[in-house]
Formats: sequence, structure tokens, C-alpha cells
Amino acid sequence: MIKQILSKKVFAIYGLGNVGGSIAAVWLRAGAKVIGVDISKTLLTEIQDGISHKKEPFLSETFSKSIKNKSFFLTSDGIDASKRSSIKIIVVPVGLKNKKVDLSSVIQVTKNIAKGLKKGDTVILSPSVPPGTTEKIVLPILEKESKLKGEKDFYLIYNPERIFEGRAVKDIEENYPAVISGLGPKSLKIAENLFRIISKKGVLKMPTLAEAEAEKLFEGAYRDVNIALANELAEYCEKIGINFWETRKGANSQPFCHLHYPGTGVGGLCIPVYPRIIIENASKFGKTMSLLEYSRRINDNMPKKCVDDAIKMLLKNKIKPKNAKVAVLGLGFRGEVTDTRLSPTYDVVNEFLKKECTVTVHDPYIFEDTILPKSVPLTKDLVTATQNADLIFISSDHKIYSKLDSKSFSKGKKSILFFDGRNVLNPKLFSSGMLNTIGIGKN
Ligand SMILES: NC(=O)C1=CN([C@@H]2O[C@H](COP(=O)(O)OP(=O)(O)OC[C@H]3O[C@@H](n4cnc5c(N)ncnc54)[C@H](O)[C@@H]3O)[C@@H](O)[C@H]2O)C=CC1
Ligand SMILES: CC(=O)N[C@@H]1[C@@H](OP(=O)(O)OP(=O)(O)OC[C@H]2O[C@@H](n3ccc(=O)[nH]c3=O)[C@H](O)[C@@H]2O)O[C@H](C(=O)O)[C@@H](O)[C@@H]1O
Repeated sequence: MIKQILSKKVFAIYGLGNVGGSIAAVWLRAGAKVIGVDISKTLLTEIQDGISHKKEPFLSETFSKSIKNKSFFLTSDGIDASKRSSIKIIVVPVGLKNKKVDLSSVIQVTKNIAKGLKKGDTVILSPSVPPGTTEKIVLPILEKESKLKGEKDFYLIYNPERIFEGRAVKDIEENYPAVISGLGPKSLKIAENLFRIISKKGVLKMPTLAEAEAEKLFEGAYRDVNIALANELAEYCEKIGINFWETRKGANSQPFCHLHYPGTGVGGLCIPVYPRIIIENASKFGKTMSLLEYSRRINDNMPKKCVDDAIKMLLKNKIKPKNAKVAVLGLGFRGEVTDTRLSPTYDVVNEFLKKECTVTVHDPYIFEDTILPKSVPLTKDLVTATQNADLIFISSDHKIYSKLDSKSFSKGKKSILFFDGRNVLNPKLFSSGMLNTIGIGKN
């Protein structure tokens, strides 16, 4: 039955990145025909050649198989894709430009979709957006361009994607209920029928589009504030000489406490961005979001705080920061991702450069980068990155780093100091005084 429904539907997915690529794979795995739309010709070629999305399980193999059996077509022509599809899913990025929400990609794609919109079509918006975006920005563009009426001639849905990079397909298919909302009851019914096909955890119907848009932002705001709390409590533990990590275990041993992890900063296109989307939107209604603003300030200061602590460690070991060799491990915005957007490591590197240190960056998954200063080499070879280093600074929690010990490094004449900004190292494997970890009390 489901296969029959889907075999008649053609989906067009606009934006084949971490999220859009995963959504395309999920619908292909469910038996739908999919037109993948992206402006990046490089990405389209990589997908065609079966070498894209290497860090996301199931995607590359699903794409190759679907291209072969002619259920997956790739194009950069968003208007034609809209003409040839009945369900259009928008998954292009929504970021910040000078702390203002940037909806330009969403608007551009919506205009393309509108030029091919037909009676009976369904449009689904998925990126995280300010409450009101679907109804007040996307709907008017669709109606004006197509001369069709929402909820009468076509259907409009907001479905916030909640994937965690590295397990995106399973998150959509198994881990999370699909949050859905519609312009009206008909749109909502279509959303329910569609998302029940792919989501084993079922659907969570929100009363309005705006509440669905807001819930996604609230998830991120909750996380950012709790990370800020962990960062502030970790600094408190350092001051009074107790161990945050042990204290956290105790506090989290009851179901109402979920202390997060302190770290070298908060990166990615999501958690640092969602609170700012709320802050900006709230200001239009005369509301100041003091807690969100303060949490952002704490988290944005973490790279500087951690580098300052690492510099103190160098000085305590009679090593002058000027020309000290520092190996920064982890360029991804968090462990096990190749995504460097808003990675705290960029700020960590700049703080070390301000102290005139010599910096090398290591990452096991990222081989090229256009943002790091030219004076800072990027390498995937740990020995190259750390040879003759005075200090090793762990900035992202890639799994590989948790296996390191003091013998993992070239036997230079001097002992190496470690600042573990993600608490991934095993202190038992390091002699005392060599290792400083965030939140570990007096060092
Ligand atoms: N990355 C994540 O973990 C999650 C992200 N999100 C939301 O999803 C949005 C997208 O995130 P990602 O997939 O990570 O972004 P991404 O940058 O990996 O992918 C976006 C894709 O859209 C393409 N694109 C940009 N403008 C386009 C246009 N006008 N027409 C067609 N294609 C266009 C880009 O070339 C890129 O391939 C984010 O802004 C965020 O709001 C939601 C949940 C998780
Ligand atoms: C509420 C929530 O947990 N959202 C998840 C989050 O995933 P994301 O890929 O952004 O990773 P993340 O684990 O939140 O990390 C974001 C940043 O925060 C840092 N981080 C994270 C957790 C923590 O306790 N301490 C900390 O410092 C990470 O190192 C990273 O730099 O954001 C995704 C999103 O919305 O895009 C969302 O789908 C994911 O489920």
C-alpha cells in the first residue's frame, strides 16, 4: 500500500547537505522517486560518483543504488524540479549574517518552487527558522508567484528536522517522532500520512506552524543555556579546587538533573545560532532574552578562557608563549564530524596566535580548510602535528583522541604538556603536572 502511494509521488529535495541529503536517502529507502536539487555542482558530481556524504551512514550507498535504478535524479534547476514533483521539501541552510537571521536561500528556493507549483502539490519547510517564517514569508511567495491558494490549491507543512550528524537516517527513521504542523487541517493530514510512512516513532502534531518552528529553536536554546551552565560551574570548581566531572556524576544521578559538558566552545550551524534567532525575533516584540544572551556570552568566551588557562600552564612550566609550539587537535565543530561551521577551534587558534605561539592544527577527517590563517598548517597526521610540540590542546572530542597517552607522541627531548578541553584523555596515562583538564579544580 505504502509502496503504491509512494511510487506515484515524486519528491523534490532542495538542499542535499547533512540534513537534505539524509531526508533524500530516507524517502529513497521508503521507495519514493526523488529529484535532488542543489546549487553546488561539486556536490552533485560527488553524489553521482558515489563519493559524497562520507561521514553519514547509508547516504552514499542509497544514492548510488537509486541512481542506478532510476529513482534518484540530480539537478541544479529548481524550477524544473518543482514542475516535475508533487512534494517539495526545502532543506537549505538558515544561518546568521552579522547576527541577523539569513533566510536568503529559503526565499530563493521558495521562488523557484512557486514557478513550478501545481494544484494538489505539497511544500514542506524543514530548516530551523524564526516563528512565523512559513506563514508570513514562504506562503505569500508561493501564492503570489503561482496564483494558487494555500490549503485550497496546495498544501504547506513545517517539519523541523532533528538529526544528529553521524546518525541522521536513523534519527529520522527510528529515534525521534516527526514534529509536524500544517497551514490548515488538510495540510496537517497530508503531513501525518506522509511522515507516518518514514517515522517509526510516529508523529507529534503541533497546533500551528509557529509552535512547530519555535519547538525546534527551544531544543537548541535549552542546550546552549545548559552548556553555559556547565561551563560556569566548571570554572567555579576550578576556583574552589574540586572536580566538576565527579560532581556532575553525582548531580546527574537523579532524573531531574542533566548537567551538560563544559568545553572549549559551542559550534555548528545550530546550537550557537538558534538562541540568536530567538533573541533577534524577540527584540521585534520588545522582549529582551537576558538568559539566552548571557549564555551566548559565556559560551563564546570559552575558547579565550581555555587558551588563557593553557598559556598559564606553559608559564608555570617556564615555557614562554612567544614561539611556543602548540598542536591544536580537532577542527570539526564537535567530535566525529567533518563540519567546521562556527567551529570553536578557529577562535582557539586565533587566541594562541595573539600570544605569538606557533600553531599546527590536526583533524583526522578534514584535509583542507580555507578559514585557518595561512601561517597555520592543517594535517591529518598526528605525529607531524605534535612533533616538538610544547603543548597539545584538545579542541574537538574526536574519538581517536581518547586513545592517546603520553607515549603516543614522538619522543622529543622535552616533556609535552596537554590541555584537554573536552575531557577525553585518561589522566592515569599521563604523569602529574603534564595534563590540565577543563573543570578539574586547582591545577
Ligand atoms: N546540520 C545539522 O546537524 C542540522 C541542521 N538543521 C537545519 O538544517 C539546515 C541545513 O543544514 P545542513 O544540511 O547541515 O546544511 P548544509 O550546508 O550541509 O547543506 C545545505 C545544502 O543546501 C545547498 N543550497 C544552498 N542554497 C541553495 C539553493 N538556493 N538551492 C539549492 N540548494 C542550495 C548547499 O549547496 C548545501 O549543499 C540548517 O540551517 C539548520 O537550520 C537541522 C537539524 C540538524
Ligand atoms: C538539542 C540538541 O541536542 N540538538 C542537537 C544539536 O546537534 P549538534 O550537531 O549541533 O551537536 P551538539 O552536540 O549539540 O554540539 C554543538 C556544540 O556544543 C558543544 N557541546 C555540546 C554538548 C555539551 O554538553 N557541551 C558542549 O560544549 C559541542 O562541542 C559543539 O561544539 O543540534 C542539532 C540541530 O538542531 O541541528 C539537533 O538536531 C541535535 O539533536
